[in-house]
Amino acid sequence: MAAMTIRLAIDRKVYAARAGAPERVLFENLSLELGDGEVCAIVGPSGIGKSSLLQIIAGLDGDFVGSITSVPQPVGYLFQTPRLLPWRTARQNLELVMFDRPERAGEWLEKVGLSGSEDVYPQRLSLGMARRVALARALAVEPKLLLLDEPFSSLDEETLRGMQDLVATHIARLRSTTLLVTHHWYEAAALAHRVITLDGSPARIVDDRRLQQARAAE
Ligand SMILES: Nc1ncnc2c1ncn2[C@@H]1O[C@H](COP(=O)(O)OP(=O)(O)OP(=O)(O)O)[C@@H](O)[C@H]1O
Repeated sequence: MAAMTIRLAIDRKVYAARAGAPERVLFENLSLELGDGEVCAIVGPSGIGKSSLLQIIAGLDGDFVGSITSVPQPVGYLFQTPRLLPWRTARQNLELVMFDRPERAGEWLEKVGLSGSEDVYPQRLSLGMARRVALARALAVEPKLLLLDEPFSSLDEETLRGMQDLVATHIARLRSTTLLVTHHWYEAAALAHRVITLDGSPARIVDDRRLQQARAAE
């Protein structure tokens, strides 16, 4: 696929009032341009709209006033919660996205340190293990656009470093355009070329800076 810049312009994004929560104007006049292969971290306070922004970019939420150019395919999306299918084992959850090479599902589980747990169902996995299956699923599609929503939470220090290395290697190899939501600057600094900060109500981009040395660029 030819190089693709993603251009997003949100004039207005509103969540309607529901179940006692009042209407919320989430974004107003927010625009973002992401270069092909750019690795961009999104930081900002809890509840500001980081996950919502990923959903809009993924095309899962088209309910806003504004425009977005088509995004590179395939998209790998690691949601904040693992979202594994409970009636499928770890391996079968991966096989679902690897329909043309299901035999590689085991290799992916090995990469995320889960060999031996291939036949385990999600309810028997710890949250950290389930998140690693979900990370493998996002990377295994060889995404051109990779969306990672707090990918390293619920992991111990050593596993976290292993997963960061895996993501960095993968991004460098595939040159995936990547958006990484994180609460930690050290995570942003480890992987991203650029960090944008969301703040305010409605939220806007209050800081947009390029980083000098990102591992993904090595
Ligand atoms: N589908 C929805 N309908 C209505 N309100 C929603 C919906 N999804 C999210 N919100 C609200 O929009 C706001 C932004 O939520 P979002 O999950 O995007 O924030 P976030 O920055 O990712 O938060 P966190 O860092 O805590 O994960 C929150 O106030 C949330 O309650």
